[in-house]
Amino acid sequence: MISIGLKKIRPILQFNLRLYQSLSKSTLNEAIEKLKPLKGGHISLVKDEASGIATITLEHAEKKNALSGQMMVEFADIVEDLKLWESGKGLILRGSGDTFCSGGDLNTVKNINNPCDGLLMSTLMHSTLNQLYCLPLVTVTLVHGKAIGGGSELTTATDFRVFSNTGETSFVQGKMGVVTGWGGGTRLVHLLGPRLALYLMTSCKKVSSEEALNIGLSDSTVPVDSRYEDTLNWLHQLIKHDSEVINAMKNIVIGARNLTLEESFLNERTLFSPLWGGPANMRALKKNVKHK
Ligand SMILES: CC[C@@H](C(=O)O)C(=O)SCCNC(=O)CCNC(=O)[C@H](O)C(C)(C)COP(=O)(O)OP(=O)(O)OC[C@H]1O[C@@H](n2cnc3c(N)ncnc32)[C@H](O)[C@@H]1OP(=O)(O)O
Repeated sequence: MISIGLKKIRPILQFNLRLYQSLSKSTLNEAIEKLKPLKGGHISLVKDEASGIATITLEHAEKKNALSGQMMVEFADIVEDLKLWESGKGLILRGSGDTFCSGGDLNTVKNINNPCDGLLMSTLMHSTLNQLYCLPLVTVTLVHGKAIGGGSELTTATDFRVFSNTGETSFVQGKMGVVTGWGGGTRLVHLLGPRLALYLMTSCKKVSSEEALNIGLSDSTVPVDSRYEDTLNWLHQLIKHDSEVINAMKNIVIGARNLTLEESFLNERTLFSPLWGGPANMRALKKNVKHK
């Protein structure tokens, strides 16, 4: 039953809980202990309060933004931070230098190269990227240069992808004798359908910015030189509404992705109700907006 304090209701938590019930806190802590000492690079988060847009930047350019163990732990902390950002509307995920991300740092990989440690790393990255996937923000990856292996998986954890004209993605896991370890296979199927997802995983094909646009993997192509500004402008078009409205829209999408039909409709009603007669709604009614 829906209770009175509708603004307080966070329907998302209900299914987040179900989604992560298998990821026990102790397993995540064990993964963090294992991965934290595996140093190299870092990940930065900048939150622009004025626009409501946050930017996550992978900062390991000398290793083509390969994700070290330490960076995986930082990523988890950053997503926790963003979950609490009440005035946030949008997020850009990008890499520094000339590559988006060359996947797992092979130096880290060498240190955890057994099935048990692989499961720990995979559990932490699944948790982080699934929570990123479920943030109530409009999220976009800027794919500039190559996205390889785990890097290609990262690109599937946002709602949209903008490629620079030199952007390229390839699911090379097969060539490495593994499969997607960061949940990217499942998200790719949701994104492109089973046939195309299987084709990209088995062929390990390099997908250029042009091909990515053609197959619906990319939402826009931007010139290299103005890639960040153009991605910001692209995102700005989608986040003109109040943060409450944006967050509710995204939560409807997340609900429809994860819940049964009935649960999703309940989620949608619950999100709608506090907005009806709310500040943004009253402002719009006062303005007598015409949708010409
Ligand atoms: C667990 C996740 C798992 C998955 O799910 O698949 C993975 O992601 S496994 C990792 C898969 N990635 C790779 O195997 C990348 C291998 N590297 C390359 O193919 C190339 O380096 C490149 C990324 C195409 C870049 O080529 P290029 O532009 O010619 O630069 P260099 O080769 O000279 O690279 C510069 C520098 O960076 C180091 N590097 C690149 N990628 C990684 C990486 N993933 N881990 C660690 N280090 C990486 C490379 O070795 C060079 O180092 P130095 O020789 O010390 O300069």
